[in-house]
Amino acid sequence: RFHFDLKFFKRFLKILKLLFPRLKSANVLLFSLLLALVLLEQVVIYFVGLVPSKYYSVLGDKDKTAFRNHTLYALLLIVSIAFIVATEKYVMSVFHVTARKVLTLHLHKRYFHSLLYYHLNVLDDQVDNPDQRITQDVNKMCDTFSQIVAKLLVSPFTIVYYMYTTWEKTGYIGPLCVVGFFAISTVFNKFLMSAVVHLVYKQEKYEGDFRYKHMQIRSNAESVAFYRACRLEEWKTNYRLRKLIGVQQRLILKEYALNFSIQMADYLGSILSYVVLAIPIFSGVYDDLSPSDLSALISENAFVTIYLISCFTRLIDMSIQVTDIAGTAHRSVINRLMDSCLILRLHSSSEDQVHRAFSVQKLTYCAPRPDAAPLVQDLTFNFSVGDNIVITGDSGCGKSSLLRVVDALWPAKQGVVESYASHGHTGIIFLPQKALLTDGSLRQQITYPYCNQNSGAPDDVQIIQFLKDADLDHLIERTGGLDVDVDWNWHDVLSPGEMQRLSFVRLFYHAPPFAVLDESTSQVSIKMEQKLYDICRQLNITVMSVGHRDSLLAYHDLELRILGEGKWELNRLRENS
Ligand SMILES: Nc1ncnc2c1ncn2[C@@H]1O[C@H](COP(=O)(O)OP(=O)(O)OP(=O)(O)O)[C@@H](O)[C@H]1O
Repeated sequence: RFHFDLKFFKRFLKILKLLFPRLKSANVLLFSLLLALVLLEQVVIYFVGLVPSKYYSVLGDKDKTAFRNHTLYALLLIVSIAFIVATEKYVMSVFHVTARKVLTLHLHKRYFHSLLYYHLNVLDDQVDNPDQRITQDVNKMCDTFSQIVAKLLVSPFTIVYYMYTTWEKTGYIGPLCVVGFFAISTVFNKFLMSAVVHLVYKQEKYEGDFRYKHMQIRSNAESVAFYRACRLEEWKTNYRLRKLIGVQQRLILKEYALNFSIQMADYLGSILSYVVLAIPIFSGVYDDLSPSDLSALISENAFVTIYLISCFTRLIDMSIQVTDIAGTAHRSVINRLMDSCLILRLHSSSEDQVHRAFSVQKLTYCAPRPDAAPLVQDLTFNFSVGDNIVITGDSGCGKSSLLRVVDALWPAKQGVVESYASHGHTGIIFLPQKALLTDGSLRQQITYPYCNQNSGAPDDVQIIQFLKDADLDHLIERTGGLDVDVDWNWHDVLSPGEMQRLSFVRLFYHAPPFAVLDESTSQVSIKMEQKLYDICRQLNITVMSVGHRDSLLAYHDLELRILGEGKWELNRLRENS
């Protein structure tokens, strides 16, 4: 549900500005060509519409030569209209694809260049299926836009012209009847349509939920198999399917009534032209015409009136489609992507850049729920070079949440986080709790999240050494080489411990001054854990770790213990290394 408010128009203008950035841009030229084709189509349609009426008169007069000439003329018109419509459709498709590219690239920029993807997917429960909005809705919107906008611009002129022509042939009664008929059928259809529109929206949401459930099974196939949870998963998947089918069935029923009304309007419209012409014929206005001229007039009038009605009907159809576009553009995801100018920004400053990653002062934070109690209150500490910190505490006490707050993924309730280190090899790198692997070659796993090697990055000999240190050199053989683009889902073919070790190889490769490790060694042996932390020290990486194992204390200088109910304590384990 939305309103055509000022904000909507501003947003729509923004979309237009993206699509038509300059007067001489390719899209403006394309659109002008489309407009010209639609205009031409209207002109040719007028002449095509008059072809049957001329046949009535030619055949009525049994005029052979006129018949032959008229047939040639009709063929020429048919070739022209076929050519114009095909070209128009082609230009529309090109415009659709170009518009989709421009808009989606713009949305991607918002989505990926800020932390909006995180917000929309993790924190914002108002937003349903952001992926579907970006991948499908934009496409639908551009498709509709390309199909109707030029026609919509031309339609007022067409309507005025055909109103005038109808008035010429039937007097005021013709246009009046058409407008009256149109008004009644529109009000009636609109009433039936409002229920349909609501259900269409619901159907799309359930469609997305159903697809997401299947995606969940696909991504967690192994875990589901170990649990032998097939029956429950089948039930859950069927539950979503039933919800979707339920809405589809209700939609079909509502569409039944709507279709009945639309068909009635269409067929009534087709006899309306004769009813309208009957009035001047019976009142003797056309008494001086021969029978063949009269049938030609009836045919001509039928075309003009029916076309006028269809112009109105199309206008209504198009206005519904415009509502659709507006609805899509207004949907929370698209709208947030269009409006957002990054809510989160790190406090970065160049001073102290290498010496300190961040400084936390009187920080209070809680989980992002309206009713959530503070996890930690008034926390103050610095993460500086040489001060390796381990964060401990019971499960769910807020350890990972602290990392989210200091990395600005979650807002703080009170206090300040001053961040001095940028993300990357010159600043800080986070190894999240769930090891993240990407698609592509082994090298791409290691250099992630950068595609290109920076100057001074380790060479292949060093990379292989890091892999050996992490007992992962067998991967080179398995993949066929560092650069072989294997078509693997890396999460499915490596063990959790291997994924964690590969994440450390990535960390060694980038060797940033600071690293935050969220339970990054929970799946590897104590011996391997020691080896990995030793290499971090050799590479001068100051770490902040989250973990449950006591063995971790040995590699850190400070322990930040989160005690629950907002309390915490910071203990020095040993003097600064
Ligand atoms: N996206 C979220 N929305 C709302 N609440 C969340 C969200 N993520 C985590 N929480 C809640 O915040 C609290 C702290 O979670 P956090 O992940 O920080 O725990 P943790 O101390 O790291 O636990 P563990 O040792 O089990 O990893 C938990 O109660 C958790 O349920």
